[in-house]
Amino acid sequence: MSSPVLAAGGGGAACEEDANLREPLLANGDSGALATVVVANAHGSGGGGVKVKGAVKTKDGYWVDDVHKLDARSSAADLESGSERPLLFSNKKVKASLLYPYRVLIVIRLVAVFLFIGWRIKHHNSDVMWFWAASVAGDIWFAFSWLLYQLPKYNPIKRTPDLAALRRHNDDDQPDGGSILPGIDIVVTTADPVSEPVLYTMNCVLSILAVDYPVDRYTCYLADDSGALILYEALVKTADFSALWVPFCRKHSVEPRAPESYFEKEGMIYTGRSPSDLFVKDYQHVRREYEKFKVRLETLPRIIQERSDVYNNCARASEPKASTGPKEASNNVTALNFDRVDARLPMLVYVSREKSPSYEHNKKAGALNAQLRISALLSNAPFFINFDCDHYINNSQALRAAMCFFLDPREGGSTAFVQSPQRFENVDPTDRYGNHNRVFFDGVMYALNGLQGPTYLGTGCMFRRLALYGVDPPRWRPDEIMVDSNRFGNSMPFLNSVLAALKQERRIAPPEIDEAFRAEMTMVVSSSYDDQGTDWGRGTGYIYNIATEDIVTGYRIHGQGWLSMYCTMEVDAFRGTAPINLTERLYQIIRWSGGSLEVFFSPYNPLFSGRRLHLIQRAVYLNFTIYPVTSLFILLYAFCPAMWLIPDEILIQKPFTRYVVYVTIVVALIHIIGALEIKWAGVTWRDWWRNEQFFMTASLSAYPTALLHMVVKPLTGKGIHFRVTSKQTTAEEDDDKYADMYEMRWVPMLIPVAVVLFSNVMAIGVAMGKTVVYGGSWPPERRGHAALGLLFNVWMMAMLQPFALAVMGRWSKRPAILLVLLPVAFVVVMLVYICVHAILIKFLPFIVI
Ligand SMILES: O=c1ccn([C@@H]2O[C@H](COP(=O)(O)OP(=O)(O)O[C@H]3O[C@H](CO)[C@@H](O)[C@H](O)[C@H]3O)[C@@H](O)[C@H]2O)c(=O)[nH]1
Ligand SMILES: [Mn+2]
Repeated sequence: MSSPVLAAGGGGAACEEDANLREPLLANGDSGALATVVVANAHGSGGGGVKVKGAVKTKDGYWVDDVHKLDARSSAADLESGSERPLLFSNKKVKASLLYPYRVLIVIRLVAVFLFIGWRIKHHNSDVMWFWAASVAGDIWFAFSWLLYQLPKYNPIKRTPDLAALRRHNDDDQPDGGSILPGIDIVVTTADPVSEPVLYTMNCVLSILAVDYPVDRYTCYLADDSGALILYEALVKTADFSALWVPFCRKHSVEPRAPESYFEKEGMIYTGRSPSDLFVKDYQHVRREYEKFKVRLETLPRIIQERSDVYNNCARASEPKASTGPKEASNNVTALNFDRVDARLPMLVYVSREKSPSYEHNKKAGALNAQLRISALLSNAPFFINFDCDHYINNSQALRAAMCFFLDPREGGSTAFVQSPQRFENVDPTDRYGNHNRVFFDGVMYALNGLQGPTYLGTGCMFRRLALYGVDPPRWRPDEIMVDSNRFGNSMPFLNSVLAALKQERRIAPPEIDEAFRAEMTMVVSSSYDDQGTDWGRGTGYIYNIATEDIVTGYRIHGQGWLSMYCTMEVDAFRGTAPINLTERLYQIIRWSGGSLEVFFSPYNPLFSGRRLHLIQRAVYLNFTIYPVTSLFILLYAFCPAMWLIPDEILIQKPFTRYVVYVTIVVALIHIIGALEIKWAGVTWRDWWRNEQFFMTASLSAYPTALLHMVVKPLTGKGIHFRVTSKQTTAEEDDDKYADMYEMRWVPMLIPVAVVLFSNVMAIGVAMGKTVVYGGSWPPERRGHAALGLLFNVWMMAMLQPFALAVMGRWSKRPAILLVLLPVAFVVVMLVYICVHAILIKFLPFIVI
């Protein structure tokens, strides 16, 4: 089935915009004129006390302006005189007083690691030589992958869009009062109305419809990969509700513009300028209407079911009487005064593509390529951005922010995509499973920003359409570009649209939709279109057959020499949900790490492809594709504590004390470097620590599983499965918002991590027992070794704390229980050991434990 339908047209009277209504939330701008007024939580009782919050404080303490990054061509004086295109973003680099010590420490650690490995190889002396050899190989691997990880961080860059400048030059300056901002095609992907709740998908759509961007310059597409009637009907209801929601947002400068998140806020955040009592009236009306809208969405499954039943029952009878459900009153828009508000809506399109058993539909990448093609026929905007359905626009200026980078005179023309960080809002306050991933989103991404640019992260990333098509950046672009059907497929209108896109033209009005056009659209969205010997999924569009279509697609684009930019805003541009259930989270990690390995064994291997890739950027991509291998050596070390269960003392490396000193230095340096890194990245110690902990848990579960998948792939021929991350929570029947976090499903990949946890508990108990039984007779040296060994056990336990909590299920609501539970377990094991020992000594003295 494929049925592109225009659900809501961009029409409506163009009201003259009130200048006052055009300045919402300039968090990154310089307007400063708006105070944020928080109307105390009203819940229908009218606005109480009015508090005025001060301006938002920036957290940029460790960053300074980077003057070198400014192009001499466009000095500030030029800009003011208007003789040059304006600069639309500023660059910051890390303060010298932080950056230099950071670099020095990295060099120190590099030296320490070399000395350590040299020392180990020289002293090849161990109780178990194979183990020694394996662990030396492990240390060399750790050193190599650390280098790949650390090297790119020598010069992080932070960029701040200048929204006010963009507005001045693209909206306000125009003689006819219109805007000259380029067009954007926006796509929301969804694949399953059950595991991806319809309400959140519709909130995403609403946040797009209400975004602050000229309505006639963007189009919103819903890519429904499930082909579910419910999503189509929900979208129609959403279009209806948006006629109220969107002008309301514009009138009162409401933020965020996803109603679910907006109404969840404690107070009514109000930044508009009409008197607050008028606002309260409007707010209450819209809130009531939103509640009704939600009820309508909730009853959809039942209504559709009933309607189908009626239809099926009547199908045999002569006249089917399908019900469309109760007739609803519409939003009652007229209840509000939108006199001086722009009430127009952008074009909204529902697309569902044909899937058939005889064609591979290529999951998300296939869905996005289909959207690229159909949007080319309908609107052909030069820019394209996609959202996962569980993400939404949190800052109405977000699209403008991304545009600052594309329209900047310095490197704008060579910029292929602008990625924003992924931020999540359903994560528990302690972020038990490291869902926020701040070390990655803020540490690694700022680092890449100083190189060729951040990687594409799958959602909230705005592309230049041409870069997605596989066209080279202007510097290397030939004069004549081949637009042929071998590459793009057989649709003539589509081929023409590519030529138009090359000239960066945009058709503002959607074309006449007749039968022929409908047939063309049906053809370009179907999966069979890709299959006819075209380049889609390889050199054109999003890449197929790799579970992390995002990383690899970004890789191909960087390899052609394009740049990318990382766009951060004071108020998060976008927000989404993350899996807070450990099993779901680990499945996601399998997909990511398995996808990474797939890239390594594909034509996109960063060692051999991507000819215009910056050298260090190449190191980053190499690291991205091989990091799961590290888990093999971590597994090896993680089973060390089990040695306590053996009667003899086994030393992995002799002299042991010297070895431990070395290990301690090398590990401590990582944390000292981390302490400086979290400062410039602006993340907390907890973020850092959670990241370490989660890496350990994944290294003992998801990463080895992904490796196993890769090993059996040549046999089974199956890649890593794109299993849609379940967003459904059990929270609805439960008062606890984080109920889902306590529901861990036992799956085979959890076996190694469970065994390591269990053997650590046993080992510590046995170690205590041995100390009681033999401790007195041990020479001091051995006692020292024992103490160091125990330290390692304790560290391992600390790393596995989140997993231990997951095992505890609901009991983990009070994590302190672990502090009681564990010592009790140790003592029990110790007592058992002492008893068994005593019994054996008495009756079977030849068995030593
Ligand atoms: O056949 C499919 C499968 C998935 N999707 C969509 O893909 C998106 C991402 O899927 P999800 O299960 O939510 O994956 P996550 O693990 O949350 O996604 C992360 O990882 C993916 C790569 O593995 C990236 O594409 C995502 O952007 C990134 O947020 C969702 O909108 C899905 O509806 C489709 O459209 N068609
Ligand atoms: Mn997701």
